[in-house]
Amino acid sequence: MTVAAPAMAASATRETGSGRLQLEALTKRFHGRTGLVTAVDQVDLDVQPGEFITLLGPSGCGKTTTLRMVAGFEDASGGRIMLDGKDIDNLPPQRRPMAMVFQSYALFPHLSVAENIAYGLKLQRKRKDEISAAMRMAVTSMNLVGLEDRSPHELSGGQQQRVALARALVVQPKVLLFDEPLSNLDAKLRNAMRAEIRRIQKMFGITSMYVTHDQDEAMSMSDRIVVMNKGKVEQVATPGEIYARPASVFVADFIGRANFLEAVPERVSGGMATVTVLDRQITVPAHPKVTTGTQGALMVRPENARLVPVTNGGTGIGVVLRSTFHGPNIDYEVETTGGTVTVTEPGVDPREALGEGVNVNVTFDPLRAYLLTRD
Ligand SMILES: Nc1ncnc2c1ncn2[C@@H]1O[C@H](COP(=O)(O)OP(=O)(O)OP(=O)(O)O)[C@@H](O)[C@H]1O
Repeated sequence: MTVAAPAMAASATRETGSGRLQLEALTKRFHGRTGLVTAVDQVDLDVQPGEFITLLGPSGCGKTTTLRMVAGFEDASGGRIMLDGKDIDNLPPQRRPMAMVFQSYALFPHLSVAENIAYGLKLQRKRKDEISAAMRMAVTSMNLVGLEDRSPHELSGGQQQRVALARALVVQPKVLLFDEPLSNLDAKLRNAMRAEIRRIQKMFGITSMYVTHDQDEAMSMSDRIVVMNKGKVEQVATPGEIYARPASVFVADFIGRANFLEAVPERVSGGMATVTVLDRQITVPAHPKVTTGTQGALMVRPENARLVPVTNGGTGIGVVLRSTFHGPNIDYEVETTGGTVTVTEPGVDPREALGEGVNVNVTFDPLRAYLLTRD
């Protein structure tokens, strides 16, 4: 990093602790062809200053509409949006201390890189020397030195997105909003940009709300993830918590891969439940909603399960249906008494993979499984 960038960072974060964004019962209804559609349904959220929060969920779950209401591009049908304790619902987008980075970059094609970056400051009628100093800092911190006079069409997709980010940062917003900013980039560049966005966001300490449908992106970038489904929040938690302790079968299924084994808890106590699955009685961590005798779904991540071949003509609880080689690991599909189970084994030489029809037992550490109620 250059000497210039920290100076900008310091001024951007001079109001220490500012940038708390709160949504209260935020709701949006659209008049669709088939009647009223509730796109966002009573969403509550408390984003802390400097936090990086990601809205994640399947297409149509209401992520973009939520972000657009925060930005002011869309009026809410109900609820409140507060920044540092003050209602901002009635402020037009340009009066909200926020900046948005779009998937399409949204750069002005007829302006140079430098002019694009300085645009927001000109609108704010800043002094020329101030504009030029802030622009230089943004150019340096986003590694755009030497590209200032180019037109957007003379830049790569990654460079265009860095200009868009510099343009957002230069106005020193309290909140940065990202609408699927990396979807147009190839996989390698996307990875590099994830790290870059996170580095810049942390350096400037700006509260950030990021929309994506890419779970890997959400897991690798976020302090917390908001999983949405049909306009509602299903869970708000850290990536690790969401993965290991999902709040519902929907979340478990949406984030990563999961087996769900039918399980009826025989005893529930102190957050643990005793169940019989795959012919074995085990005690597993359980979601608070789980109660004795109700239908449950035991989540077992494929990478937490192992196969043990049955020798000496025994039968075991399953039979290998097929194996798929993925380089670092092999996926086995196993037909068991409890349905088809996927098991991921790392570092297996494909020549030594278990073949179709091999009798196996499936084992897993009960403490890495999680019992959920059937949705
Ligand atoms: N202007 C609009 N008029 C009518 N319905 C809309 C409008 N904008 C969004 N919707 C509907 O609201 C719901 C949520 O849309 P939204 O774009 O917020 O979802 P999303 O989670 O961002 O999905 P995607 O990942 O596909 O962009 C969808 O059912 C969508 O069809």
